Amino acid sequence: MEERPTLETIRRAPKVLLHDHLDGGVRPETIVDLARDGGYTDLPTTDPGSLRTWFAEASNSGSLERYLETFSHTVGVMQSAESLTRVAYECAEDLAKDGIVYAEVRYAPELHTSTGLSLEQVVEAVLAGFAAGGRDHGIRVGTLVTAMRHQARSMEIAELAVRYRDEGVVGFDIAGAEAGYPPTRHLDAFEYLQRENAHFTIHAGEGFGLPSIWQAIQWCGADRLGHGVRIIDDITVENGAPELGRLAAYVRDKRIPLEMCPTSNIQTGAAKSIAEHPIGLLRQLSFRVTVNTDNRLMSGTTLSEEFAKLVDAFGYGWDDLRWFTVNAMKSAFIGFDERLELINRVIKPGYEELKQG
Ligand SMILES: O=c1[nH]cnc2c1ncn2[C@H]1C[C@H](O)[C@@H](CO)O1
Ligand SMILES: [Zn+2]
Repeated sequence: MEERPTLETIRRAPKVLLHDHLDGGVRPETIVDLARDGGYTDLPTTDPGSLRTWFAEASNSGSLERYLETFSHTVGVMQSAESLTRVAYECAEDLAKDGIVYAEVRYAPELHTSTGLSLEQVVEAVLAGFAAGGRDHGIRVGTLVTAMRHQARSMEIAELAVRYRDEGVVGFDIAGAEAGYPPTRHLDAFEYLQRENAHFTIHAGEGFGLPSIWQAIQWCGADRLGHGVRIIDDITVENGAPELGRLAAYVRDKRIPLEMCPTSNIQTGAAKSIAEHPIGLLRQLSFRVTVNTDNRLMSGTTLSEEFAKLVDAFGYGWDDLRWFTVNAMKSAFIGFDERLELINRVIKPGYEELKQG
């Protein structure tokens, strides 16, 4: 009889992470160090343990807008090339230690220029950290450059994504408060990326509902959806029989990947609890669901912990965890050959071994 996955065995499973923010996963010890070195004096506490607790508690507001306020402290200490390289290096190390074999980590270059770095310097500093961290710790990390949806710099950021596409930037994203900032505000950037054959995902269906998902896909041409949880609003279940509306059916038929982040969704109010998270139904209906962390610091989590919570809530076994992982690898923004190689050479044998016990 197959053993139920535990946190300890899940940590050993080869995993793939598509939705993780660089400024949402900084080690508290590093924040304290960088604040001291860079003269940042606004931290709520300089004790790393208390700071960890502070982030998790301050992020539990039930509102995306308030959740996002805590980022001022991580972004505040990531304003030099050295700090960006260090944070990226440590991110690669932390993800590798959690058993992640491939990750796409995103951040908004425009938030890291307040002491004079150019957008290019920001990108290069982050790429240097991931290159070194990836080499030292045996993980492949691609980056996504994010534009803030309430700002007007998406075209510049999209151009960065194209300019650095052969250096490790694998795609583009927009993030920030969703209500009031529809994806079509940035249509020119998305159209440019499509003409350049570049990849992008859009945070949609988290702080706002179906219109945001619809625009992201049908107007902007998103390859993936960041969260996309509210696609559930287009699914009705009557007498146990689920019925998909046209948008939900399109998302499923087209195999559009959903980058789901269970703990983060509870903190921002996009889902009530893990047990009631739409991921359960979406998995049953075979949407292309992937499991992600969003912000490891704010959510006090790791990818292994997200999986372990789902195992507890939905009784998932190794085949389910492998399915989520293969979905994520198939949906990554790197080339088909590389994805296939990781699936066949690393992921499938890794889960087979764990299944045997
Ligand atoms: O879950 C999120 N939704 C929308 N925006 C987010 C989320 N997590 C982080 N962000 C924002 C805050 C960060 O400063 C920015 C770039 O990583 O992206
Ligand atoms: Zn996010």
